[in-house]
Amino acid sequence: MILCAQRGNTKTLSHKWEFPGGKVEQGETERAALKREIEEEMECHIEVGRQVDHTVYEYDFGIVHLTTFYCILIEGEPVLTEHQSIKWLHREELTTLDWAPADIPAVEKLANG
Ligand SMILES: Nc1nc2c([nH]c(=O)n2[C@H]2C[C@H](O)[C@@H](COP(=O)(O)OP(=O)(O)OP(=O)(O)O)O2)c(=O)[nH]1
Repeated sequence: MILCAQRGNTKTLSHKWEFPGGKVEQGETERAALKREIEEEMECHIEVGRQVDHTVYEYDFGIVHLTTFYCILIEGEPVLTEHQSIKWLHREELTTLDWAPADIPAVEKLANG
């Protein structure tokens, strides 16, 4: 199943759903950034696997370069800290959520297997 997270109402893209993650810091690989963000934000440990997709989306607040990876939960359980809610969904259920626009291509790839 796939972990989906809903953004809070104090943020840009309020109430939109996204894949947990965050911004890559200087000198960091994308995979290391994802592992770090999940440890910080969800208080659990993951193994980052193969890339699902890469998209570039221009929002009114800026351009987001979004890379999405398959991950496996290896220790702990995701905890709700920064998000409004989190949900585990089967890939076929992903399209029922209101996703951030940058995520739509990745969601469609996952939904279509
Ligand atoms: N983590 C994550 N961010 C996403 C996704 N789709 C998408 O458009 N974004 C956007 C939201 C943010 O503008 C940016 C990620 O930055 P972030 O994780 O630090 O989010 P944030 O809102 O806390 O950052 P900020 O407002 O402080 O800039 O990418 C997604 O699936 N996952």
